[in-house]
Amino acid sequence: MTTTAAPSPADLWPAPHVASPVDVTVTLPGSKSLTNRALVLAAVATGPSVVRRALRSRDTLLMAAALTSLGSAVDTSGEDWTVTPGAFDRDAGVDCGLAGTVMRFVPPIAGLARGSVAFDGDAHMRTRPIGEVLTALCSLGVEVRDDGRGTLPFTIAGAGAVRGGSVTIDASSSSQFVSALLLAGATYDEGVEVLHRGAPIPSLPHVEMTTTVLRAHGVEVDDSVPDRWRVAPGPIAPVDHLIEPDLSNAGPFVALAAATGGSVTVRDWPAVTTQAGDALRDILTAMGCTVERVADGVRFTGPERLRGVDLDLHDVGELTPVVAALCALADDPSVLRGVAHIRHHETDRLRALATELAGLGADVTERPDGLELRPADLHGGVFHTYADHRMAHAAVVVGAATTGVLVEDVATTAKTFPDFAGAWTGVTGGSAAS
Ligand SMILES: O=C(O)C1=C[C@@H](OP(=O)(O)O)[C@@H](O)[C@H](O)C1
Ligand SMILES: C=C(OP(=O)(O)O)C(=O)O
Repeated sequence: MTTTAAPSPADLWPAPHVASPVDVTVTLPGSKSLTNRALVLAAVATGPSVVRRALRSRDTLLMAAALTSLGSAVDTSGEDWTVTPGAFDRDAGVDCGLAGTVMRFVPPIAGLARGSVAFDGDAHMRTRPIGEVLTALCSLGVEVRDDGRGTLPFTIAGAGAVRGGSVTIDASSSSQFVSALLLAGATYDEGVEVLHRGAPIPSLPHVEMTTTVLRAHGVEVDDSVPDRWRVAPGPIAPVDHLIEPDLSNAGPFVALAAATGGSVTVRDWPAVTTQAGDALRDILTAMGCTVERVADGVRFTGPERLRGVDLDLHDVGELTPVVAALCALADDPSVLRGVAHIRHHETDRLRALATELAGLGADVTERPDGLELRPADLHGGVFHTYADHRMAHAAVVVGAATTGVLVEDVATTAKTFPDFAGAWTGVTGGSAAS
């Protein structure tokens, strides 16, 4: 986690305080995770693909730029993006920003390039782990030039083809290590077999998302044995993708219903999905909300009394910031566990949440793998976001229930949500904190 210099007043956004229950319907932008998987596979497919309702945000534009730099043509001018595969026949540079999906998913396909592909990113990105993927790529026949620390910057010296084969990795710090190798696997001469050895893999729904998107492209995947995946070599068919709304980014909106005792309907919530955010239906139900499918989506209605919860969020760690914010508002104690890995996300989220929620008066204890929260009277103050979009989401949820919350650098939400502050002002009725 980077230290916090005093933010300038211009960087402090007054989170709207919501005095009465909301009753709104929201349309959310597309899923980051689905958009970036669709883009990667489209770039190595046998013909042009369309990614409809693609998310236009920092992470997805960085992915589009990375694939363009390798040699594909990605047209991001409209709501529906088209990807035309091209020869990866040049040297390239990839800016990963703070996008885990770019830093982990692009190197395995960069091995196919006839040229050197240099990777770097934001200052904090140089601390997020990638070593397991780089070591795996070496053993699959890819030349990697790095300083051995297992972080950015590094260079993939592509040889035009990758042998592939079987590799054992420890993916206990990020599911993206597995997804990265599987996404590229069909393009390798021998395909790929990935075995995981180590503590349980977090965020497993995201690996299921990867296998689902691969199968949609006609790729043969064997995931019949836990902790072992096989991707057969073969052509990747072009696909016309329709991207689902981002259900993890539904978090702050459905939390608004819980925090105000109001109703929020999320339009087009898919009936079947691999998105981790789908777990919000169960989590908010456990906190006392009523969650029901309605004609245009799923409606969340907040309770009179918000219940505390004891939850293992190992599979859905990215929901922790918003859930922690709600727990800080709940009427009983809560324990959130199983999420040590989110210390490797956009910031050390457990440290950051404990620090910033405590700064607003929350009674919170940081545990090695989670947080404990007990009821307390919250008050206003500055909530630092550490360049983490989901810290800003936590901040606005507390700010809806508490006057005077100032969100530092709310623009950091652009990582996965265009104009989040505008959307939040819209659903909260636009009353600024006093
Ligand atoms: O593959 C993906 O799209 C993601 C996987 C998860 O990463 P971790 O396994 O590192 O938690 C998740 O938290 C992240 O937001 C997106
Ligand atoms: C962990 C996250 O992102 P990334 O894809 O950068 O890992 C996230 O969005 O919560």
